[in-house]
Amino acid sequence: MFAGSMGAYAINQRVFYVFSAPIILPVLFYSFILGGTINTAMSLMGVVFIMMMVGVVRRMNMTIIDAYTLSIENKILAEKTRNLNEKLKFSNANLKSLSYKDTLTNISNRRFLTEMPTPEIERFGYSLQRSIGDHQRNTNNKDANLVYGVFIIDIDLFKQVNDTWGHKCGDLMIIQFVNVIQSLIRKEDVLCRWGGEEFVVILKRTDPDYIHLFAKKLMNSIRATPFILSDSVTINKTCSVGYTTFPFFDNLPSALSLDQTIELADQALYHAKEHGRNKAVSAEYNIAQGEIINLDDSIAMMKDITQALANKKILHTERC
Ligand SMILES: Nc1nc2c(ncn2[C@@H]2O[C@H](COP(=O)(O)OP(=O)(O)OP(=O)(O)O)[C@@H](O)[C@H]2O)c(=O)[nH]1
Repeated sequence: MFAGSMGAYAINQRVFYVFSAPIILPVLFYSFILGGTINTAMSLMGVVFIMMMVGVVRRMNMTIIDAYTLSIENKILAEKTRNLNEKLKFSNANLKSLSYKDTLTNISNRRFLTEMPTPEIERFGYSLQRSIGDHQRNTNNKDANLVYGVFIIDIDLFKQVNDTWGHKCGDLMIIQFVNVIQSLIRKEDVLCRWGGEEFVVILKRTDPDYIHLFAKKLMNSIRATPFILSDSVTINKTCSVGYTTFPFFDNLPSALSLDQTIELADQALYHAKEHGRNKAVSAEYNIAQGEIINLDDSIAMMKDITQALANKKILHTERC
């Protein structure tokens, strides 16, 4: 019984003593009172036995408490590690989103555009490609008649703003310029700062006719906006725009990447700048050439856009 209570109550020494003492001590005491050599020896051995058991119970108690404390500490540590991991994940996500932001305008930066939307655009191109393969274009696929509008917009003669009114005024102009563009696009569209005073807009899943209308709206809005640089300085500015569509080839939706279509829009922008600025110029595939483009041709063509332009495979058309 003594041994049983020792095992069962080692976890709590006081309970062990309360259970064991009222039974063991009277027996030893009674045996001692009875007298005689054997009884006295048994009583003394009982006392020694009790002392040994107390020592063992103490040790067991300490071991149990140590193990218990350790398991609690482990649980706390695991909880802390979990919390830290959550915080780390959150900070990493924050850091990542910051690395995709332009600090002056708070819109996305070039890095965002080159890294983020590609899978989405590729899915779109693939979906169109499949619908062509399935002969479903214009029928079942809801994307079939839509395109992505790809625009590069550059403020005309922006250097003059900096040179005349200072860099801070230039910054203010850039912020207001971004606000104008932002007021013309939807939430799901992409606006990113491509370079100093150059911006890229991607209009997602848009009617092809709207692309030209958007270029017009954009040009007119910029022309009509008074840019407030200080209490005493308000200026008007124009911009130049180069744009095209993704997919570029109607019959080969995934032939060109987003980067390649941006490159085409950039060529159109260059054309606009070269021909007097304050223009929106589109880069379009020259259907009049009438040739069916195969994938190899289009890749070769994109390797040398200048050549493609010279061969009149790509047309630059001034729209507004
Ligand atoms: N204030 C300000 N200026 C910037 C920033 N980034 C670039 N710039 C300036 O923008 C100017 C761009 O000048 P250019 O590339 O010569 O172009 P531009 O004067 O706009 O002339 P065009 O593009 O040919 O019409 C440079 O002077 C840059 O220093 C910026 O964040 N803030």
